[in-house]
Amino acid sequence: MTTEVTGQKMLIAGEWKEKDETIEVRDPGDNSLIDTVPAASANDMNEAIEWAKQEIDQKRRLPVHQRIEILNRAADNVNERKETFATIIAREGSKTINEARDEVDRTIQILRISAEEARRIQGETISFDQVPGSENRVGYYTYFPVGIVGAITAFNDPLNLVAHKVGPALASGNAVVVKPTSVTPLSALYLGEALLDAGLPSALLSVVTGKGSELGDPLVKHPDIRMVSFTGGLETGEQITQKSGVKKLRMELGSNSPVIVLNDADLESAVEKTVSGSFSAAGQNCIGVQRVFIEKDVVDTFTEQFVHETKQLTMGDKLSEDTDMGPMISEDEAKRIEQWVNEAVEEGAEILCGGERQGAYYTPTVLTNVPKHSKIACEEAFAPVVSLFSVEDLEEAIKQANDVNFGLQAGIFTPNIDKAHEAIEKLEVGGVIVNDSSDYRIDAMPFGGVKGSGIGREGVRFAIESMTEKKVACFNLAR
Ligand SMILES: NC(=O)C1=CN([C@@H]2O[C@H](COP(=O)(O)OP(=O)(O)OC[C@H]3O[C@@H](n4cnc5c(N)ncnc54)[C@H](O)[C@@H]3O)[C@@H](O)[C@H]2O)C=CC1
Ligand SMILES: O=C(O)[C@H](O)CS(=O)(=O)O
Repeated sequence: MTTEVTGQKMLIAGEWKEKDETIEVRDPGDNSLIDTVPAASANDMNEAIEWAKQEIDQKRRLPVHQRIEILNRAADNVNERKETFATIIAREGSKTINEARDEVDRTIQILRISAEEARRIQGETISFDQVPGSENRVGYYTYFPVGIVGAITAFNDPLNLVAHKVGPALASGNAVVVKPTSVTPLSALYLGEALLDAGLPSALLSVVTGKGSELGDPLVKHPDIRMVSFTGGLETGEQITQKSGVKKLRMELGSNSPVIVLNDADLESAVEKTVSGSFSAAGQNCIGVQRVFIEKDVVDTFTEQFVHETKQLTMGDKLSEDTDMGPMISEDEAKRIEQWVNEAVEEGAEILCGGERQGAYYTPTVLTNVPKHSKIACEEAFAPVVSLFSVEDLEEAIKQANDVNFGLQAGIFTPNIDKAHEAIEKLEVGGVIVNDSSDYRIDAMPFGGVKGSGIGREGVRFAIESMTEKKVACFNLAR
């Protein structure tokens, strides 16, 4: 049996609810209306939190075997509805159908990894007798869930970003209230349906749809939300930190990811992987390649091959299997990046290919001679635009790579293990990928950044760590 979700409804307090006021969900490719979702109010958000609170207060946590069963069944449900999920992702967001299918596969994995990690949430014994006077004490620590996790997600992976919060939250015994972005809310609602159909008690998950701060504020400020797990831009992340008060915060924020190509790199592989990392999801990917630093002896060959490969990419209908790149998330976003590129050109940059906009579509764009201070070099572009820089050596590449207020992931191409190690040590990022671009991730690895890229780590096991607290039990033995 399936519960019903056809848009127009959100999941609150165990019910699919409608509202008179709605938000339109449009396909950014042709602006066609896909569906509407309720524009929830602060009262709706409070209702969702209070409903979860009643359950949490009962202290009847789901036994681990039930969490495992539910998460695995939810993974089965997503798998059975794979094509529906992929089509929703492709239509409401920027991804092509092929990219959307990959995202669904990853969500299935995240749910299954969450089920596995649920059985591994273990404490350990403590040697109290290491302190004089505590010889007659024994004890241990265990992990307990924080209570209710508030999850706020961005548009670029409308399903996966939600799964990365909901899977670990449920695996560790929490309730979770999700506020997906109002731009791509449908994937999150369908995931809610897959979880309820898997037997999840309704108090443990609400998916509340509405506008940014209008709905974000009542969520992050609520005293019963014990942790805010946020994925989105740096500016929004900063606002949330200021408003949320004393509670746990996890922040997956933006980036401006660098890739370094050394003289001894396998250039064919470096070009292929870096082009893919620059333009997947139309460049709207927090670990997407934005800057490439190339050692000067190979810069001409690399540039020529890179531009050649970029020109092979087909842009167009997201639902066609032959399309490599879809539109940006909105025409406004495409206009923003057009302006940033024009600004860079006025400052001396040169467009090697691309640089054209039609509606929300912006052609895959490669820049060179970009001044280091220009916006496109320093800030997060979040667009299909990549800048190539010639560098003297690894030292200069690392210095320039670090010279931004972001640090999520970086890539380096070289067969030289010493140079790779030097990059791993000196790059200010949460992950260094050797012989691949910055755009590599599996869902079981720790994922997150430094500086303006965030606080803490996701990746199922690491998200679980952040969504739990340790509790000590200490017995004073009468002997
Ligand atoms: N580090 C990571 O893992 C990832 C980071 N991102 C980042 O997300 C950004 C793009 O996504 P957008 O959806 O445009 O980001 P955004 O920051 O505009 O919105 C993200 C979410 O925050 C909500 N929101 C907006 N204002 C709020 C407020 N005042 N209080 C609470 N919630 C609020 C939005 O409705 C949405 O759900 C990029 O900067 C990208 O790098 C995206 C995916 C992964
Ligand atoms: O963080 C992002 O923008 C993406 O989530 C990276 S990935 O998880 O799709 O690789």
